[in-house]
Amino acid sequence: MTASDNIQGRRCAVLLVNLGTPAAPTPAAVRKYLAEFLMDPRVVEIPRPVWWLILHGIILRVRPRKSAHAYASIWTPEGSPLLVYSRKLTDAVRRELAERLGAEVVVELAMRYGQPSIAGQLEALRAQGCERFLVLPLYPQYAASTTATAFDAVADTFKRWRAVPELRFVRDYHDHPRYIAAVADSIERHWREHGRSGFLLFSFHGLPERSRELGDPYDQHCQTTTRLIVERLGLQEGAWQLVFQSRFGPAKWLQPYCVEVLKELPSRGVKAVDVVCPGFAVDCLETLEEIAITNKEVFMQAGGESYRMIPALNDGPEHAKLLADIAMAAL
Ligand SMILES: C=CC1=C(C)c2cc3[nH]c(cc4nc(cc5[nH]c(cc1n2)c(C)c5CCC(=O)O)C(CCC(=O)O)=C4C)c(C)c3C=C
Ligand SMILES: [Fe+2]
Ligand SMILES: [Fe+2]
Repeated sequence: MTASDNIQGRRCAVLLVNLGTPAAPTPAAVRKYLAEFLMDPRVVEIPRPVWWLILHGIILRVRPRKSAHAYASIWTPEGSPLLVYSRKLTDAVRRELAERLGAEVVVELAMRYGQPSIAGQLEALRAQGCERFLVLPLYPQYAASTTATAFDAVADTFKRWRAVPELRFVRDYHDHPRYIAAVADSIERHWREHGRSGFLLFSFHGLPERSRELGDPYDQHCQTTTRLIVERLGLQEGAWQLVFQSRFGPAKWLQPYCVEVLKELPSRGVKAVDVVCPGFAVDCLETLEEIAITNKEVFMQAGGESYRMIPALNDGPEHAKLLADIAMAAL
């Protein structure tokens, strides 16, 4: 990329993509968000007519109120943490790339559900004259329900364009050395500042067991990420465990379940834990509410004495450097 971020004469843009979040912590806004999210056939793989009836007949009558309450407990004056951190991270990546290249670089953020949408952002970048795109979903581990659906949204947008642009798509970065180092360093920094519990729980967002059977490498990616961080930190067997959180619905999901492990840890003699969530690029409902509030209560009620969540990489300098490395390599 030279003076005005051109490669081979073509103007480049980097589009970071995250999941999306409700526009407000209210039942109406959460219902709108969940209706879009949970109707995505990449997310819930149940035949549409049946699923539509379950979603609109049951889930969207109950869940929005419950989830809105959870969102309200973590909402900030600037908005939903997922969006606020993702925006700050985007700004940090833009600054990092500009510094490396000595020129302005187009770096924008899109959300798979809600706003700013992938289609809207791609259209705006095209209007600015961008002809070469790097789409970088903020999911270190690959799952069809997150990464592939971001790709679908990009492809759906290009279907409406006569001139399809050049496209690079980052599929995953679960074992990228700089990602592993960034997470490991964030854990060590947390231990230096707050003390070390002696037991580290690695909690990743869950996924239906069926997605694994159908071929998602997600759980393998989570295992590899965890093993690499464990090796880098030099943790002993028995001083850490990998779990999956945020189970949704009655089906079997990847195991062990985070809450079940937290309930039994005190009886195994583990009364102090640190929890890290390497799969979440930025803090959001699933870390700030589920891990830091709800699951903490579960652990304390089961006899736990100390429980700390280690923040996500968020908009920290190491995160911006990691994503800039990935962007440079892909462009
Ligand atoms: C069938 C349901 C779901 C699948 C499959 C799923 C996979 C999945 N999700 C993330 C990351 C995030 N999920 C978040 C929230 C969230 N996830 C689901 C359901 C599934 N996720 C729901 C219903 C919700 C909404 C909140 C609620 O009502 O409980 C979030 C946080 C969003 C926010 O606004 O902060 C993230 C991030 C991954 C990585 C993943 C597959 C690996
Ligand atoms: Fe989710
Ligand atoms: Fe959750």
